[in-house]
Amino acid sequence: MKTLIKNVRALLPDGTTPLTNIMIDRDKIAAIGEVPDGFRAAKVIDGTGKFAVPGFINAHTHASMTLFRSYADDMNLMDWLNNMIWPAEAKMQEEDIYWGAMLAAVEMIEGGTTTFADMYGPYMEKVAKAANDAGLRAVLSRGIIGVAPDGDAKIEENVSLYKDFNGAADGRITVMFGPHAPYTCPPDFLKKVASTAQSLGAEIHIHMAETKAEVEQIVKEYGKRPFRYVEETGLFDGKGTLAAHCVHLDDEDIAIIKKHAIRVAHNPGSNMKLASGIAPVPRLLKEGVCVALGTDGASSNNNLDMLEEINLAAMLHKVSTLDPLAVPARTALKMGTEYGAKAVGLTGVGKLEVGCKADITLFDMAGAAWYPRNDLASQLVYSAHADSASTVLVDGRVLMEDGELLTLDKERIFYEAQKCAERLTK
Ligand SMILES: N[C@@H](CCSC[C@H]1O[C@@H](n2cnc3c(=O)[nH]cnc32)[C@H](O)[C@@H]1O)C(=O)O
Ligand SMILES: [Zn+2]
Repeated sequence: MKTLIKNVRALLPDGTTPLTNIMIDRDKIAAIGEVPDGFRAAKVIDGTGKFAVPGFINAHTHASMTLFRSYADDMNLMDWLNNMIWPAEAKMQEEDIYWGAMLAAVEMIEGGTTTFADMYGPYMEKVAKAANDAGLRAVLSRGIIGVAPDGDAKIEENVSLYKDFNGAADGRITVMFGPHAPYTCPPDFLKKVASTAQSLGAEIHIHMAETKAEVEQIVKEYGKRPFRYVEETGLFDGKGTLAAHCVHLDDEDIAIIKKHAIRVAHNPGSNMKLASGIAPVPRLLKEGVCVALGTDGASSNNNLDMLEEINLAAMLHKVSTLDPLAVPARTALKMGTEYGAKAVGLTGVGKLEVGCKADITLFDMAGAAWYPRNDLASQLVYSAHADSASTVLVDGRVLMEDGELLTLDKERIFYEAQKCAERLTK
């Protein structure tokens, strides 16, 4: 099917925002510019007054944790995990994982997100079902707590997830392996995850160097910092690694990140809310590291609003370095789109460019925040909000048009998610 988005301002990879037309053929962007004579669109979207950007890519989340939104706020990470979250998660059934992920899908599409990288479990097949039902693109991993008694079984769950879902939903779903973190995965366990993932050619999604306490615990236990500890298990020797957080880094850690071309998912909202710290993003970008953006779970943010995360990335590093030129608007947008695609292991995604997937978000420029029309990329980052998102396409399919969700029954999802949350958190 051919779709034409006509007369739209579009954020192109070179940072320009011309008034143009976007021609879509099935799942890909076929042309940008003048409408070719022979192009007959089955669907025409009027882009007048709209700003088209690549769909946002949430490079690190735990989608079904929407059920725990504001269930446990204002706590430190280990207290939060040990005393509130893990006990509640232990009760989760298939319907919880599914409806939590569906609630995440509503929030992500309404905020202009088209891809999410998820680390969770059990029942990751239900997150795959939710992504498929919603029409989203998803990079899934089974979060594996190695110190738990059933750690080996969770590796097998990740193997099944990979074999059953890598490439599923017309290629919209891919699968990584998700060893949770250095402090929950002992050396031999990480070696087992490494060899299993490498035998399948699968990539890794792991929390790394999130808090000072983590670094201190690993140094105390193994006599080395988290990145060196994990490197020595061989986990970084496979196809590639997506490392979430990377807050507390020294020069040696950054050298390891560069040596293994590890991609970083920066979660400013979560890092601020859990008081984890401020990742050295300007330094990492300067050193050529791929730095993307993630919301983390909706229980440590507490929303899945990628435009907010892009704004936080652009603001936090200016004040933390006292440099008003740190992480400019267009860089923050690339972190939430183009760099996000690379971070989660996807090619041909994350840019408004011919041949790329037609994963596109249109922002409605009707509100005051969009006037006067000055620099639209800057206005998106520094003044607009997610509720300006009006139309979202993934793989060329319209998932939301003029604010109306076309693949999801919002009211049913709210009802079911509320029911699940009440049972889990009573
Ligand atoms: N509890 C389940 C799922 C583990 S996967 C991912 C885990 O990461 C946890 N998590 C969420 N956000 C963070 C974070 O910022 N740092 C560390 N862990 C987190 C989340 O609560 C979940 O327990 C099981 O054991 O099978
Ligand atoms: Zn996380």
